[in-house]
Amino acid sequence: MASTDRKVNGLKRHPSCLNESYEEQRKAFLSDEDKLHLFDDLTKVNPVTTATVLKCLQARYATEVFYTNAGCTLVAVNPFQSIFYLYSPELMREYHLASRPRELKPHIFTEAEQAYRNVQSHIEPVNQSIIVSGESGAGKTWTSRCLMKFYATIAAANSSSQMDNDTVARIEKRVLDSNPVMEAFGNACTLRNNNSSRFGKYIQLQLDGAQLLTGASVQTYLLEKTRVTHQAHCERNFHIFYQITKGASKEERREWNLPERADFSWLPNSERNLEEDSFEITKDAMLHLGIDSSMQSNIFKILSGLLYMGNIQFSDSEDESQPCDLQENAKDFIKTTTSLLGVSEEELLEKLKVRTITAGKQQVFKKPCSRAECGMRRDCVAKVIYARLFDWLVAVINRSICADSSEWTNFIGLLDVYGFESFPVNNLEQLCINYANEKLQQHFVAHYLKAQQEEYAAEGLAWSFISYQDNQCCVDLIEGSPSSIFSLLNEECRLNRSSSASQFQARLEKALSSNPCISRDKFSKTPHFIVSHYAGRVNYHIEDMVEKNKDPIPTELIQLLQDSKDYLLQQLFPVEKEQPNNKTPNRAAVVTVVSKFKGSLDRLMHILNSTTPHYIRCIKPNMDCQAMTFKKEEVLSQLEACGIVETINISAAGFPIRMPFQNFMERYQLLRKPQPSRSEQELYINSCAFKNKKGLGDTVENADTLRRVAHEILENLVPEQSAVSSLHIKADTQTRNVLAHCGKTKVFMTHSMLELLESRRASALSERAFSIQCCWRTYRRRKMAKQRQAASLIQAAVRSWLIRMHIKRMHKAASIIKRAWRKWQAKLNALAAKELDDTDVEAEKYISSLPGSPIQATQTSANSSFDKAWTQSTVLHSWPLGMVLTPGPIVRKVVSIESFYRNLSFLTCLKTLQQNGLSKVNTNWSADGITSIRALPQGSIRFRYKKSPLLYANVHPQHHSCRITGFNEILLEKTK
Ligand SMILES: Nc1ncnc2c1ncn2[C@@H]1O[C@H](COP(=O)(O)OP(=O)(O)OP(=O)(O)O)[C@@H](O)[C@H]1O
Repeated sequence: MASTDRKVNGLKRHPSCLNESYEEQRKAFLSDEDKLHLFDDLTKVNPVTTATVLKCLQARYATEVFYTNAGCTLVAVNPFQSIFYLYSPELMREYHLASRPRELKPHIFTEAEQAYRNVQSHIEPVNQSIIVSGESGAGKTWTSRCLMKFYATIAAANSSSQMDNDTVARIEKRVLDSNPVMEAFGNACTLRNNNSSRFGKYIQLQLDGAQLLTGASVQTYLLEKTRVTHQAHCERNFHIFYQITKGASKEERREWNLPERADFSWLPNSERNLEEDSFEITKDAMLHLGIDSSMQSNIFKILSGLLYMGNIQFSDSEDESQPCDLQENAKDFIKTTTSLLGVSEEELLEKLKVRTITAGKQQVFKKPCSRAECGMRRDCVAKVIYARLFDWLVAVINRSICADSSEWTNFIGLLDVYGFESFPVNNLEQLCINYANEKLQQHFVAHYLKAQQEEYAAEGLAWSFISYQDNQCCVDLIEGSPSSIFSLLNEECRLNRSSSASQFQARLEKALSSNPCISRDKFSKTPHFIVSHYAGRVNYHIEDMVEKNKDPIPTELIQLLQDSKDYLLQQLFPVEKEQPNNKTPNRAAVVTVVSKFKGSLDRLMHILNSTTPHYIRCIKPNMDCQAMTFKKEEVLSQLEACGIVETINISAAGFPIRMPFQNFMERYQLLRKPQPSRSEQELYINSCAFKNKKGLGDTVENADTLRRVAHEILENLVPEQSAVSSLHIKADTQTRNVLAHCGKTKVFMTHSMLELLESRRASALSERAFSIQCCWRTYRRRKMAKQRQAASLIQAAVRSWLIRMHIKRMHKAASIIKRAWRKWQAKLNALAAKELDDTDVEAEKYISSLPGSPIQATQTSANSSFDKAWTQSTVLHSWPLGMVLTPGPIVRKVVSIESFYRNLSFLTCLKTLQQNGLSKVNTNWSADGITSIRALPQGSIRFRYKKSPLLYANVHPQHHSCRITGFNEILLEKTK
């Protein structure tokens, strides 16, 4: 690969750029060693060369600073030691709550927070991807795990209600629990990394409209299933096998037939104890994901069966026409295997040793297999069981953590794929892994380098083009059409012809000779080809490549597993229903390993292309996984492989954020200080209308206005002249301070400018919100005061109306009463008058006949006898109004009001009255006393009561109960 310094040469600069002054600059920069660790963004390094970049990273590593910005990517150097404070929940919250996280120290949390804010701000494309790359052991899995923890922590912090909190905590637990399970089944100890992921994964964290974590989904790529049966020297099988053999309890050992210290040929280096061997953590996590202990037991039983299967060894058959035999000690192993897998012992042996060949529709041949073939068939069974078990686990995890599609709107994807691999012997697996890395590099190049520069040119930016290493040629070599390595491999599988590795090499050379990325070592005798990847040259061995690509699984072996009595195996190998007119499989449609992998990778790239990418480049500082050891050569090769210098150069001068004027105005219009003039406002409105109605309006004029306004907004924000340019931009050091540029149709800006814009927008929005709140409160206060006033008015009106109505009713009632009273009075008067007239004569007679009558007394003038008789037989009742209620003339009873009860000497009174001629008085007398007095009043009468001098004047002579039986009245009216 060309050296990076040469790539810097590739910039379309004058060659004199690399003259003495450049060298002096470099020396001067490097001489100031004390300050090198302060460069937290490599775009500030001057000049940008691999040497200067490397020095900075080394200086920072020495001061325990592991993250450094490199323009649009973040460089993460693996510390190989646990640094708690670097990933503490407090630090996560600090980055989350910071108004401008980019002003904090570079960290993976800055990238995570940026992605989260992008989702919040709905800047297109809203969905985000964080692509973590780097070679094996560089820290990709660790980084992805930390990112997941970060999102889980901030999701918990953001949930407002208790219910939200519980849901988020539940999802968080499950999402985080998916890690130990997937790592136990998909990671293994390799020469480069004790916990190396042997599969690629893309995790989508699903967020709802309020950016709350509602679920997640996992997609996996190309599990290295060959590791189940073949482990390179000093490497190990998947962690789970060691976990069960080391961590099972006595009971479990009995159940799974796993005695302690049992020897398994597929379990090399089991004497090494690793942190990853913790069985309890895996079981706990499985439980949380909904895999109960009986299902777990079922899984581990199958894994134990696979371990025993590895011990089944065959010996050569003496007669080729006869199937080969089992080795003597393998007989017990096959028994245990079949009992653990629930399959028949005879059938398994038969199908491992004898191949079934179907010719045409009817003809079936049986062919005994060689010892090697038997071994391959055994491995094939183990690999297919493990691969299906892994897929089943991923499906269970997804069922447990995935939210319903209606519950989430956006996602943040975390991609953790295996890093670039180059071993002494590389085969199809490495080709696929390196192809995936090429595709990701291509995505990076396309997104940050190629597309950016093309866009700058289209938008009229005076751009000094930077040459970069475009890996399109290598990608074409691997997957291109019509001829590529993959197409030729697939063709071999489709034709199913017997061809040797050398023949395939010849075919490759012939078909792909025009591609500069393929070559071969003329001195090597083993069939191979060398591919010049962006990260370096890799020598691939051709032997077995075609066969691996076919990944043949003999149907009879699948049938055997379908017939298993084991519950889980039945699920992993369901019996497919026969299609009525089932044709023999189309040869052209044979699904090979590479075609399957290419398909899934294409889908992944499609997702990545529709998201906003964020890159984290993990760097491994030394191959021995030692803390605080920085090996320059090893880091240098990684920096070169990921094209860090080009990235820095483009990022330094470039603008990763691009926003059409229209979108820019919609979002940041409110940052404009002077209010737009009417005509401009109209133009803006027109432009909005234009967005909806293409083809209308004067677009050029609109674009000019929008550009002018956008420029004005940006200048208001960053008053320094150099910070915003609407004319030219150069990829040189003088224009480093330019933060934004207005192109023909778009605003180009740096991340820091976007952050500034966003923070100003947030404060402008909060100011406006405050004003709106104030206005609203004033309006509400006024409205309430008015309402209160209106209510009192209404209340007063209603009250006065009610009173008026009441008075009216009272008046009405009073006049009715008055009328009735008068009527009644008149009637009584009439009655009284009539009665008076009728009884006059009769009464007089009667009274005079009464002994002791006053009249008689008057006539006899015997005062003393009168008094006596009167007091004995007469009771007088009187009352102030001068009314005497009496019974009628027939009923002789006196009725009176008690309180006014007085014994009066009525006769005296009456006499007085008569003597004075004041009134005409008629009295009715009875044996009991006066029964009625009839008088025609001729003036006001005043009775004066005096206490009688008589001894018994106050004594009621008779105690008759008073009964009202009728009444008359005396009207005492003043006569004129
Ligand atoms: N930030 C970190 N802090 C402390 N240790 C780390 C950090 N990153 C990585 N490591 C250490 O490095 C080891 C390898 O990291 P990791 O497994 O993440 O590498 P990888 O890039 O995923 O490798 P592979 O591609 O093989 O899966 C980890 O087991 C861990 O011990």
